[in-house]
Amino acid sequence: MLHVHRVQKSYRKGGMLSREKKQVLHGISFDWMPGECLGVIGESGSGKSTLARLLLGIEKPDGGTVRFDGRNVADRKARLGKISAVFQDYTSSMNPFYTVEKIVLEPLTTRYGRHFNHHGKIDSLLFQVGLDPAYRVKYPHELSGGEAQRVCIARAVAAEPQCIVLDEAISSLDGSVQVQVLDLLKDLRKLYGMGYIFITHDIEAAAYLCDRVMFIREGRLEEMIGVNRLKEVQSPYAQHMLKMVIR
Ligand SMILES: Nc1ncnc2c1ncn2[C@@H]1O[C@H](COP(=O)(O)OP(=O)(O)OP(=O)(O)O)[C@@H](O)[C@H]1O
Repeated sequence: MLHVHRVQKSYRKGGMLSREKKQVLHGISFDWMPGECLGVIGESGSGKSTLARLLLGIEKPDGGTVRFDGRNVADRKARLGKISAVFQDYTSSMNPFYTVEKIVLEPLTTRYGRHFNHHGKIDSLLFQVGLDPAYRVKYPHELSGGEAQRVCIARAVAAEPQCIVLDEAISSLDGSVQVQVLDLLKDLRKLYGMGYIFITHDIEAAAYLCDRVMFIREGRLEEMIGVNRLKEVQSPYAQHMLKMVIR
């Protein structure tokens, strides 16, 4: 279980030398249950990516804690093999000098060591994300956006983590490719039994994929609700976001 307790985060407003700070997250608390797909919805600047970085242990909160199975995610060992990520910017999240094979292999060697016998594993991962084995030898610049994001998903799935944090992972893709990737995520969830934290400004995509969604506004948790009860949201902010998609 991922337990997020009253996390706070602020950044300096005008660069490193500025004393003025802007509080981006104001004491957010929630639990993510194993196998669950939890959507995090908010408008641009609401603090979604900041929250993602705290969940992944990339940054530390100023206050509060993020624990995975009782251990602080700031400890690398607490995260290893348990939580991974797919980001919006698939091009910069892959090493341009690595082949697809090396990119997908990386989390496996990190987890199991260099002598891990990966024979067949890469092909099966590529197959699961809908890519031909011939893609093993390609470099990131030789891939389309949809293919590149599939490689990032294969990499995130490789070590079979309990939870994948997807931060605007489909936002840069074309509409039809977005649906393909959402369907792929659904299939992989069934196959591996893993769960997701799906961070997005796209309420429709969240409703398609998730079991529960939480609305974040200006760094505060406004509301949390099951997707099947989405139309019953109470907070004016969530109602407003919902109205924008239901016409
Ligand atoms: N490293 C940083 N230094 C200074 N300010 C930051 C930093 N990271 C984020 N911020 C600020 O924190 C606020 C929230 O940013 P964040 O990227 O978390 O929002 P978001 O909801 O993910 O937005 P978007 O959907 O546009 O990506 C913004 O005002 C942003 O400028």
